[in-house]
Amino acid sequence: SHLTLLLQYFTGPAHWKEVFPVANGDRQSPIDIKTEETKYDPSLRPLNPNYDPASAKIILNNGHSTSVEFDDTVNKSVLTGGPLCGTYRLRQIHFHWGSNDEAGSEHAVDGMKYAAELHVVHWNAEKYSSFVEAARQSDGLAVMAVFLKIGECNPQLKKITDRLDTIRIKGKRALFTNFDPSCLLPKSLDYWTYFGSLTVPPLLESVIWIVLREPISVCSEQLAQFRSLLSTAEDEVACCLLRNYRPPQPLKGREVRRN
Ligand SMILES: NS(=O)(=O)c1ccc2oc(NC(=O)c3ccccc3)nc2c1
Ligand SMILES: [Zn+2]
Repeated sequence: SHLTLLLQYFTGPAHWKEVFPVANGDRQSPIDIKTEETKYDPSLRPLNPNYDPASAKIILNNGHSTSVEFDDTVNKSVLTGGPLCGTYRLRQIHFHWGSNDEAGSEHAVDGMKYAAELHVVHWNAEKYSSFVEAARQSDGLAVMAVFLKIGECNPQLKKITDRLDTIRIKGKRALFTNFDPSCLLPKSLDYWTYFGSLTVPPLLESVIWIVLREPISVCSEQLAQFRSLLSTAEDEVACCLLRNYRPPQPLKGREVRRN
């Protein structure tokens, strides 16, 4: 309907500031990482992801991405080390992609965008009692970002892309367990880190970003499966989820450190 199309038009990133003023804040994400300006920090420790495959629960289409949700009621799947103080509990993973293979990642490296980007979302369970509470704190969330580079089809990613036909419509969910997201991480866990925000409304400035420097591979056919997801629900005019990345935001004097 016209209203739906109108709403879809106004839901794009350019209009978010009208509803969420923090969109113009001092620590917004994503950013374009200028590698020459990053600063080596010897105090940064190795990343230590420790995930239990039994924590994986469901795979879902929330209308603006596909996510795998984990049981975050206990410290079964956690991330420690890196720039983090304490234990951050795994909540969900999800992806960002574009309408073609030339763009799709949210972060950029020296102006270059990858075809897609994986986000592994954790919250500070040592200091806060829930994701929602942590999402309002400056050190509440830690999101590990992994770039997806066009190349060989990724057999680990296949576990997810092969299930997308069962959750094509917005709101659909399916059981998805026995999955350890470490299988989607590259060999090297070297990273850049900076203080930023959620890249989707409410754009809360509560994320410690950990961007892995080495990409993993994805093939065009797998990306096409992401694009065939629908951003619309059963009773709406079908609309494909062709792209869901926010463009890079102003750095506003922030430092990007590397290990
Ligand atoms: N692209 S992003 O910055 O990683 C990003 C952006 C927006 C997000 O909203 C949520 N919400 C939950 O997971 C959630 C968990 C529990 C209850 C309600 C929401 N995760 C996000 C990650
Ligand atoms: Zn994301």
